[in-house]
Amino acid sequence: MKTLEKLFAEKLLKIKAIKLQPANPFTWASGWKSPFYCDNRKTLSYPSLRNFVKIEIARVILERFGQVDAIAGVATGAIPQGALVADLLNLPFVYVRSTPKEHGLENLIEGELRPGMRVVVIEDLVSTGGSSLKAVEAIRRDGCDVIGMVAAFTYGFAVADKAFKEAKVPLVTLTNYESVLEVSLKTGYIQESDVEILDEWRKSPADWDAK
Ligand SMILES: O=P(O)(O)OC[C@H]1O[C@H](OP(=O)(O)OP(=O)(O)O)[C@H](O)[C@@H]1O
Ligand SMILES: O=C(O)c1cc(=O)[nH]c(=O)[nH]1
Repeated sequence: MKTLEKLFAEKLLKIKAIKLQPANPFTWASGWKSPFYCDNRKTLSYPSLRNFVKIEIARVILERFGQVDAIAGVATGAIPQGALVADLLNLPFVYVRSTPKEHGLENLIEGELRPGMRVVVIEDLVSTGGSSLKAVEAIRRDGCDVIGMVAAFTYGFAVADKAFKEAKVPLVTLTNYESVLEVSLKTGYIQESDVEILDEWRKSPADWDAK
């Protein structure tokens, strides 16, 4: 039987959510340059895939986190998926902006949390983990207990693993870079020559730039 990681990797490849562009690198939220990009947002445009992601995230939450009082989505990527999951589980939903809104109520967290709530954070993708853990800090500042995070995809970088460990946030993901790479190669989505470039990038992702 296929693992969830491989199955979801296949689905991401099928909708071309994975992009490889070594000659024209992507700039990430962290400022890092990368030949690789995963656009999870595209899953929202495919109802059966959107449903798959929703059900799998909800299943992880039920299996791993016991009592949960609220779901939080990290803006903007995880707002829609987080709201779908919260709806399925019939739980309150909030989302956390990257910076406070500059007008109106100037909120960082939109929606309502009450101190003591046990919150699971939903993220679409983890690279350095910076965006995700900033959201965790904001929720903790509101007096809530962040009991874990579920993300659709992680690169599995050491810097992120360390940051999640230090922040004491258990992270569960539906798939990851290794699985996507393996399935990409097996299905001919990428070639061996691409893997050489990607391996070079993975050695030092914070400093990599197209040669
Ligand atoms: O782990 P990190 O290094 O913080 O990077 C991952 C973050 O980057 C992306 O968000 P982005 O800010 O690009 O935009 P979006 O969510 O608004 O699409 C993604 O959705 C994560 O939140
Ligand atoms: O780090 C990021 O900004 C990032 C990487 C990636 O592959 N996909 C994405 O949406 N954001």
